[in-house]
Parts: sequence; structure tokens; C-alpha cells
Amino acid sequence: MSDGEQEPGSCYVGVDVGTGSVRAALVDQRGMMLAFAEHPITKWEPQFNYHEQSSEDIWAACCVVTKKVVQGIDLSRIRGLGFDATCSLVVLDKQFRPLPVNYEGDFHRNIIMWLDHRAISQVQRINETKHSVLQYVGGMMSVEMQAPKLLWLKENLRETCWEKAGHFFDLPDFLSWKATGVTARSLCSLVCKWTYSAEKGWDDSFWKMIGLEDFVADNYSKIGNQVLPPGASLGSGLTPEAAKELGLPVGIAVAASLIDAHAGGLGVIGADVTGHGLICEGQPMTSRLAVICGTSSCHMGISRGPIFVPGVWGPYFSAMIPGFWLNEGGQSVTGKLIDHVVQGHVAFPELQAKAAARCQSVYAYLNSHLDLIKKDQPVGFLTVDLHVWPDFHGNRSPLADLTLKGMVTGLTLSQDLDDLAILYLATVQALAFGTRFIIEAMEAAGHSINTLFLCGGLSKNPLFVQMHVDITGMPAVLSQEVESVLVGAAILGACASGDFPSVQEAMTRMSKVGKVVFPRHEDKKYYDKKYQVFRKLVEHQKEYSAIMNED
Ligand SMILES: Nc1ncnc2c1ncn2[C@@H]1O[C@H](COP(=O)(O)OP(=O)(O)O)[C@@H](O)[C@H]1O
Ligand SMILES: O=C(CO)[C@H](O)[C@H](O)COP(=O)(O)O
Repeated sequence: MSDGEQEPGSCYVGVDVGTGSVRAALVDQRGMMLAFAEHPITKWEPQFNYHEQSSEDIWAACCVVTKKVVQGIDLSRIRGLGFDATCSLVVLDKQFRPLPVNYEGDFHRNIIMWLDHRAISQVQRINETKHSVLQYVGGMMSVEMQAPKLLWLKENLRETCWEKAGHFFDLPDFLSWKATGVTARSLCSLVCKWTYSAEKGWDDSFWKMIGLEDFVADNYSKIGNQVLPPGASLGSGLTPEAAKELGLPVGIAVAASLIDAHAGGLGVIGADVTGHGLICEGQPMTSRLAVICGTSSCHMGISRGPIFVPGVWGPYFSAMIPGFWLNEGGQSVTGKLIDHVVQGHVAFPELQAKAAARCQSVYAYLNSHLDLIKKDQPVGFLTVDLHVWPDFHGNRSPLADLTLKGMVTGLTLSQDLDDLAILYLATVQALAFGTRFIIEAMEAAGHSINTLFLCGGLSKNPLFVQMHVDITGMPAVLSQEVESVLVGAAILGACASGDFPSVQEAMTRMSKVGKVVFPRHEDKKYYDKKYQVFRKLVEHQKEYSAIMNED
């Protein structure tokens, strides 16, 4: 088909594998979602900081949701399929069967999830090498990336896993392999999580230096020696077996995948903002920051040239948008932290009961409860003496310090619903202060950002959005389609089908502005003071740690 022309009625299937569930959508060429389905996936936490999943369970969930979204539609309209997923590590043997990543030998659990922190000692040793590839992950490798996890497997499960392993996939690449039988990896996953360089390829000296010379010896066949840009069409498209399982036509185009945060970036960052009164109108896309907020939050900023931001992942070339460099800031637990704080409070059963009685989510209930108790002051002012440091699972950016812990100051003996609501508010604010901290680091290094583009589960929470806007002082754009990560996955399918000449073109055509939220500038002074406290909290935490570690 000629550039930019689509068959009338053409549509694309996007599949998004998040931490807690798999979602699918049927999306048309204007980016409108015609159908949506969601299915939960199983997670195991066999020990503290160990998080595992099953690739078979995830694939089965992909099949359930995909079949649902195409039910009753003319299948000949479907021109492409795109996957995105969390950056978890999937391990298969030489015959592509699951291999256990655990001491128990449970074959179902063949995925080390992205948030798993078992490889702390391994990542410390990797960072001590000061190898030059580390410059491209913010100067410090994260325990959530793949090299430390692979080293952990070699050092801890040598016979049961490492020696039997034939294939190590990032989850997005596992899905595209399942659909097509093609083992090519996406540039996105290899660059962002595996130290691959879009310009120079693998660096043998890195793998040798960290004790994983095995990969060099077999020419990287286990971790990927064929690399494709996200959105490229894979092999001969959907295999007959996968087509039957997914309920889709054989041979439709399947795209090289993206990590979920990057798909979210694709789904939101290219929208035409004309007429919304935004400062980024008429400015390059580099003035926009996509913030994908689900279990974790990822802050995706792009630039024309490489920008090295200490503690912020990247710069990664062409890992999200072709031709652009990407910096990825992040907070490892955001949605998970809010859930943790709320569910762990003694008033949670009361909250659940009251929310259920009103047929509301607990978050909608808490937001309206805060509106009741705020009286005539802005809601954010309820936390004048309650402050939270949100790194309950270490700091991803910009401090890149996995030893950091959460802090709360200002606790009282109160155990009621007001207390829970205010603690929830302080937690949401702390996450927004974390975003401000990341943006400041990115700007200090050369980024120039003025507008947020939010998506992911937390962007459905108006309080979370308003706090991000008020605390950063930047307006936030919410997409017309709430599930923008799925639009990003569908954009991949659309590109693979050949219906769009480029990812940029598909992005501009398929992502649409829904709502814009502007900051309440009159509250700035208050939030600036709270931000000062926020920054002091971590200084104090470091002081406590130094005192305790003194001889
Ligand atoms: N309607 C909602 N209101 C408030 N918070 C929500 C809502 N839906 C989801 N969330 C929050 O978003 C988080 C999950 O986001 P999601 O994007 O579904 O995660 P993931 O992609 O990691 O599976 C949850 O932890 C929850 O805190
Ligand atoms: O590291 C990441 C992206 O690079 C994400 O944090 C990870 O993939 C988990 O995503 P989510 O919070 O949407 O489940």
C-alpha cells in the first residue's frame, strides 16, 4: 500500500503485558479503541525481593484477551499485531521449554520479574567494573536490568538453569517469538536492558569482564544476535499455531516489540496539541516528557543528541522513537507503593466496605473523602506536617541507590479513615516530588521539558495527576484513549503492516489529546516548601545510615 494510505476499516491489535495483568485492544487507524479486554496474571514472591512469573501463564492470558477483542469482527480488517511487556527475564531451554529460575525447581516460574532485587551482589560487582557501557545506563547499572540477573542464574542455579538454558528473552521479545517463531530481538529491549549499542552492537569486553564470557563464545545466540527496530515486521507474520491460539488470521504482520513504558511513550508523546493552550505547541517533541505510571513510573524524555544524565537510564539511541535519543528516569514502585500504603493501614477494611457500598474504587472514595475533610483549603495542604520519602523499593532515579528505604514523618496515634486518606495523599505527593526531582536532574543535564504526557493505571487517578501538575508546575496531557500503552502497541502493529511509512507518522495519526490539566500556580509556595523537606528526608536517611555504619 502507498505511504500513509490505509484500507478503510483497517485495524490493529495491541497487547500490553503489565505487572498485574495482560490487556488487549482492537484499535483503528485513527487510534480509536474499538474493543478492550483484561486478564490477571499470576505473580509469585517465594522470598522477600524475589518476584517470579510464568511465560506460559502470560501467553495463555494474551490468548484470552486477544480472542475477546476480536470477537464478532470481520477478521480480514486486522492488519497487524504489536506486543509490549514489562522488561522481565524469560528463561527457556534449548527446545524452548520453560526452565525454573528458582531453588525449588518449579518449571512454571521461569521469569525473573523486572522488580526482582535478588541480584544485589551481582550488580554491585558489575558497577565496580566501571565499564564504559555503564555510561549508557545513567552511570550505574540497575539491579532491575538483565546482566545482574543472568549472572545470578550462573552463580546460583548453574546446573538446573544456566547450563540447560538455550534462550534468554526480554518478555516483549518472548511474545513476538511466540507469535512468529522468530527469535530476533527488539532494539528497544536489548539497548535499554542488556547493554547493546544501536551503533556498535554488543561489547565483548563487558560480558568477559563480568564473568559472562559464555555469551561471547557462542556469538550471543542465547541473548540475541539478530536485532530489529521496534515496529519492524517479523518473519512471515503470525504462525498457524499462534493464529489459532490468539484467534487471529494466519500471516498477519507482527511487529518487533517494545517494553511497556516505551509503548506508552509512543502512544502519547506524538499527539497534535494544537488549540489546547499548551506551551509545547509548535515546539519540538523534545519539550515533552511521557510519564507512564502503573506499578512503577517511567519518565521518558527524548533528545536529538545524546544527553548523559547521572542516575537516569540512557542515553539510548532509537530505543523508543527512531532517530531520537531517549533518557528514561523512573520510580520502581509507584502504583504498588500507593496500594501498599493504603492496604496496610488499619482503617483499610472500613475503607473497602464504604467504597463498596458506594460502588466506588477505594481511590475514588479516598479522593472524595479528602475533598470533605479539606474544608476551605486546597486539598494538598492537608499534609503540612506529614511527609513521605517514597523509595520503599530503592531509588531508581536520579539517585540510583537501591539501598534507600521509605520514610514517613509526622505520624500520630490516629487510626481512622481521615488518617488513612491523609497518608495516601502524602504518598501521592511524594511520588510527584520524585518526578520533580527526576525532571530537575534531566534539565540540569541539558533537557528542556515543559509538558507532561501521562498514561498508565495511575493516570486514571485525578489526584495523582493534579499533584504531578501542581508539584512540577507543568501541565499534563491525558490521551483520548485512557489505555494509551495499548495504542502504542497497536502503533507497532500498524507499522509492521506497512500501513504507515514511519513510527513518527503512525504516532502523530494515532495518538490524540483527551484532556489537559493545568497547575494551580497559587499553591506553588507551599509545594516548594514541601519539596525542600522532601530533599532533606533523603539527606537525613543517608546521615542515619552513616551513623549506624560508623565503627
Ligand atoms: N481507576 C484507578 N484509580 C486509581 N488508581 C488506579 C486506577 N486503576 C489503576 N490504578 C493504580 O494503577 C496501578 C496499576 O497500573 P497499571 O498500569 O494497570 O499497572 P501495570 O501496567 O504495572 O500492570 C495500581 O497499582 C493502582 O494503584
Ligand atoms: O523498567 C520498566 C520500563 O523500562 C518498567 O518499570 C517495567 O517494565 C514495569 O512496568 P509497569 O510498571 O508498567 O508494570
